[in-house]
Amino acid sequence: MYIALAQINPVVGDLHYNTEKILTYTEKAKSAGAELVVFPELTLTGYPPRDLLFCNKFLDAVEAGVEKLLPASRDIGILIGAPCRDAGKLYNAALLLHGGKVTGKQYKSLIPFYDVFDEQRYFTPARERNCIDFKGIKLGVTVCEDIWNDKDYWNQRRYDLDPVEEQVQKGAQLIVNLSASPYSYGKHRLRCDMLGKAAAKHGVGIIYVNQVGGNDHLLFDGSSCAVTRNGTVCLQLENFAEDFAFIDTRTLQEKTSDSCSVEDISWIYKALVIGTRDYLHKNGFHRAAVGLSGGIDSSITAAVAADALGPDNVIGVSMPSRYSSQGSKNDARDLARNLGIEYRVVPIENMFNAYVQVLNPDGTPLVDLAEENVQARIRGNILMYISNREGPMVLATGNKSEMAMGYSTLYGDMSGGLAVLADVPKVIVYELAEYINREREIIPRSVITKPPSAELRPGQKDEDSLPPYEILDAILKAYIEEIKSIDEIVSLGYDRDLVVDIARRVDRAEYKRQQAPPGLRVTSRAFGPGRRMPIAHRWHLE
Ligand SMILES: Nc1ncnc2c1ncn2[C@@H]1O[C@H](COP(=O)(O)OP(=O)(O)OC[C@H]2O[C@@H]([n+]3cccc(C(=O)O)c3)[C@H](O)[C@@H]2O)[C@@H](O)[C@H]1O
Ligand SMILES: Nc1ncnc2c1ncn2[C@@H]1O[C@H](COP(=O)(O)OP(=O)(O)OP(=O)(O)O)[C@@H](O)[C@H]1O
Ligand SMILES: NC(=O)CC[C@H](N)C(=O)O
Repeated sequence: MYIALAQINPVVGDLHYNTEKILTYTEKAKSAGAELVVFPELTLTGYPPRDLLFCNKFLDAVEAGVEKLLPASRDIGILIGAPCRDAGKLYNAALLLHGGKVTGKQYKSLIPFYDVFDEQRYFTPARERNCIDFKGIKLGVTVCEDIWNDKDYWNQRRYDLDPVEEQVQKGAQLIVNLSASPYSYGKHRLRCDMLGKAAAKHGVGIIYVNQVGGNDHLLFDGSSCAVTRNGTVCLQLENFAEDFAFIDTRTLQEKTSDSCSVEDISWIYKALVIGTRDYLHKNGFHRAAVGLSGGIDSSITAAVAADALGPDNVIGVSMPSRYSSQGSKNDARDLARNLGIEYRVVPIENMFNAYVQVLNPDGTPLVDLAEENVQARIRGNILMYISNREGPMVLATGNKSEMAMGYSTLYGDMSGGLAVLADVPKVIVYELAEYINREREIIPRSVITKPPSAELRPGQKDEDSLPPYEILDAILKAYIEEIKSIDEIVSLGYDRDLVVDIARRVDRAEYKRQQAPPGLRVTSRAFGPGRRMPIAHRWHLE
C-alpha cells in the first residue's frame, strides 16, 4: 500500500486555513496514487491549542471542519488529528476518514504533563486501544506521546501502559504515529533511536508524521520518517519546512541503510529562522526592527530576521551614545550592508542629557547604574516608537546566558515582541556566527573577535560582571537544563563560590524573565512554560 506523509505547518486556531491545507495535501496524495494520507497530531487545530480547548464554539467549529473534509475522503483514507468530544469528555483523537465517513477513531492514551506539555488540563486518556482496519491492513494508530513509552528515554518509566504493545498484540501490522513533537537540540537522534527500538522490539514498521513550524515559543522540526520493522529509518522528510513523501509499505519489511540525519548547528539556525518567521507572520506582522549595537547578539538576531522575513523587511537601528566605540558603530553599519537591510542612525545623546538634566541633583552625569540602564531604556523606547509608527515588531536580542543571569535591563534591551536568542547560550551564539559566515563574511569578523560589552559605561566588558562564557554556560546548563544541585555541579570540577554565586543570580533574576517577551525554545529546558519557578521565594536550589 502507498501511504503519503503530509508534514504540514498549521496555524493554531485557523480552522479554515488548516482544513484547506489538509484538502490540498489530500489532493496531492490522491493524484499520486496514495491510498492513505497521514497528517500530524491535532491537525485541524494546530498544536498546542491550549485554552482554546475550553471554548465550546471552538470545538463546534472543529466538528464542522471534520464534516467539511469528509467528501474528500471518498476514494482515499485521510488520517488526521482533532480534539473530540465524547460523553462529556474531551479526547485528543486520531480520526480515519474514508468513503465520506469517519471509519476509525483512536484516542491518545498517554497524556503528557511535564516540561512544556500540559495536556492533562484538557484531555482524558483513551480507555482502550484497538487496531483500525483499512483496506485489509490492521493499523495501530497512536498519537505522539503514545509511542514514547520506554524507560531509556526518561529518568524513570512514566507510564505503566504501552499502547504500541497492546496494538501489536491485537494484530497491528503497521504503527502510524501522528505527532506534534517540539524540537530541542539533540531530540532528532533521540527520536530516531526511540522509533527504531520500538519497531525492532515489536517487529512492525512505523510511519511517524510530525508537525512543522513555530507556534509561540515551541518550534517543530518536522523530520517525519518511516522506520522498517528492523528498526532503521528508511525515509526522512525535511527539517523545518513543510514536506510531503510516499512510502510503499513493502519497503518497511526490508533491511535498509539508516537515513536518520545527523544534527549540527544548522538545525538551531533553521529553528530560529522558522520560529521568527512564524511568530511574526502568524501574529500578522511582516517586518521587524532590531537595535544594532555592533555586538554579536544583535548581529545574529538581525541575520536570523533577514533570513526569516527577507532583508527588505528588516530595519536595523544604530543608537550610539557617548560610550559607543567607533569600531562598534562601523560594525553595525557593515553588518546592515552585508545583510542588505535598511540601516538608520538615531543618536541618543540629547535624550540621555535631558534625563540627566531633569533628574540629577546638579544636572551632571553620575555614571551609575540608573544612567547605564536609562540608555538601554531610551533605545527600547526608540524601537517601540518605530514599531508604533511604522509597524515592524521589535526583536529583543538577549541570549540565554544573559537572561539566566539577569544581565539585561527591564523595559530597556528587554523591550520587544519576541526574544529570538532567549534560549541560545552565548557560546552557541558564536557558533551561529560561524555558521552564518560559512560561505561569505556576513557577520563582520571584528564582531566575533571583540570582547563582549554592553557599552553602557566607559571601558565596560561583560567579563567584569560575568565569568567567562565557556564556564558560565557549562554551569548554567547543569543548573537549568539538567537540574543538578550545587554539590553535583561542584563535583564536576567548578569552584563552589562561583557556582553558588551563579545559582543565586539565576534565582534572583526570575522576576525579569517573567516580564520578558516570549523566547524561541531550542534546548531541552528553556525559560518559559517548561520551567515554572516562583518569583518571591526563599528556597535555594542547593
Ligand atoms: N524580585 C523583584 N521583583 C520585581 N521587580 C524587582 C525585583 N527585584 C528588583 N526589581 C526591580 O528591578 C530593578 C532592577 O532591574 P533593572 O532596572 O533591569 O536593572 P539591574 O538588573 O540592576 O541592571 C541591569 C544590568 O544589566 C546589564 N546590562 C544591561 C543592558 C544590556 C546588557 C547586555 O550586555 O546585553 C547588560 C547592566 O550593565 C546591569 O548590570 C530594580 O530597581 C527594581 O525596580
Ligand atoms: N549603540 C547601540 N545602538 C543600537 N542598539 C543598541 C546599542 N547598544 C545596545 N543596543 C541594543 O541593546 C542590546 C543589548 O546591548 P549589548 O550591547 O549589551 O548587546 P550586544 O551588543 O548585542 O551583544 P554583546 O554586547 O554581548 O556582544 C543590543 O543587542 C542592541 O539591540
Ligand atoms: N505532543 C506530544 O505528545 C509530545 C510528547 C513527546 N514526548 C515529544 O516531545 O515528542
